[in-house]
Amino acid sequence: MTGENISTKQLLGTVLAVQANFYRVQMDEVEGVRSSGVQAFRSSEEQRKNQEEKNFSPAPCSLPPAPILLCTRRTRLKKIGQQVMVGDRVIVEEADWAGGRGAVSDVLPRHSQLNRPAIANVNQILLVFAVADPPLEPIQLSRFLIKAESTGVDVLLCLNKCDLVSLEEKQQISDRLLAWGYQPLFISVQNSINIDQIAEYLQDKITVIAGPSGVGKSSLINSLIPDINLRVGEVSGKLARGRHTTRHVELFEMPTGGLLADTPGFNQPDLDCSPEELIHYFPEARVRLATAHCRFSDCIHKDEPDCAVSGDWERYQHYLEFLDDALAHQNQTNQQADPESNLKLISKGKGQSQYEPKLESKKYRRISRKTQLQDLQELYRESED
Ligand SMILES: Nc1nc2c(ncn2[C@@H]2O[C@H](COP(=O)(O)OP(=O)(O)OP(=O)(O)O)[C@@H](O)[C@H]2O)c(=O)[nH]1
Ligand SMILES: [Zn+2]
Repeated sequence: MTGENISTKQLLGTVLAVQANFYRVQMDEVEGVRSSGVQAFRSSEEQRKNQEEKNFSPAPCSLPPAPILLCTRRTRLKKIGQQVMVGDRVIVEEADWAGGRGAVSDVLPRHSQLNRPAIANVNQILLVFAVADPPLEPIQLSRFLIKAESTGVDVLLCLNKCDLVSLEEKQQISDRLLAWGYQPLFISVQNSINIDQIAEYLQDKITVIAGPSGVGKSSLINSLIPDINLRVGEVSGKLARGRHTTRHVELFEMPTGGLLADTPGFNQPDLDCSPEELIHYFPEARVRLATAHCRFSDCIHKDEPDCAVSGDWERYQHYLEFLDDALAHQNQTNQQADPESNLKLISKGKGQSQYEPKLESKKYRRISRKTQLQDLQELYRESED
């Protein structure tokens, strides 16, 4: 990463979208006139500190959008192989404010980088689920949470459609999720409940929104950014969105400050983490591991003796299920790395692993439902293209 010498006169901005060989860059404040990008609308350091303390932050208000320049990338960056990503903080030269053009000359170091969607400097993932319609499926929620935790960025959980359940039901859900280590924010896009609070959480941050289909993500984005024009509840709109965004990632500016990216077509996240790291994506297990140790240093917390993790906590069953996925994924990766081998490495726990012969031919392997479903989805997508 380059960009060590940033002079105060240099123009900085945030890449909102990459279109062919152009970069749409939201520019920071210039000479106290123009508003800034990620750190939008901060006039002083004092204000910044105040707003970081969420409890005392002022209610967000609408502000004029920051200027956007359509930029090329300097040849020097191409030569050194410096990629420019959505979310990147960049130095812009030759700003032509009237013509709306400029050139990206450097990229500042990234503090985070997501791969799917490919966005740099993401501060948090806003995970949206519904309390009902579609029903809240604990294992699905768990899977999304694990996927989100595995990115290393902060996770914010919000539960939409709270208009559909009673206070008691909300309390039950809340208690249950607290035991998982999460404090959900209940919202209703339909009844405008707690939408301002979401806007506050998103202020001055780069947030990626994720969640299963039908929970109200488009509705939420529409209410946060009224002019975004997403088509809510339209089948054609959803398909267009789904296909569109696998190739195209974009950050949208919130009128109250902050940038938001959508992740359509992200219904069943793949858990591709290693079996060893999986446990660390469960906050309730992290607490256990902070106070006790397993007997084996490479314990995978399955059926090893003296394991600090295994036991009586609700999501332990989820852990075991995801562990099987992670082990299967690891085997697959190992086999790909050594396709000639007719042995595969099986983890036996207790710090042991063992080679077993691979099955001779595909006919012995039952096609999993998941694979079948994926095949169907592929076919469906192809027929749509
Ligand atoms: N009762 C209730 N319904 C809501 C609420 N928010 C959204 N809906 C409805 O839920 C349905 C799905 O909303 P969408 O915004 O399309 O959901 P989505 O998460 O974007 O779905 P995908 O596009 O499939 O990813 C729509 O019919 C919305 O009108 C809410 O707060 N309460
Ligand atoms: Zn253990």
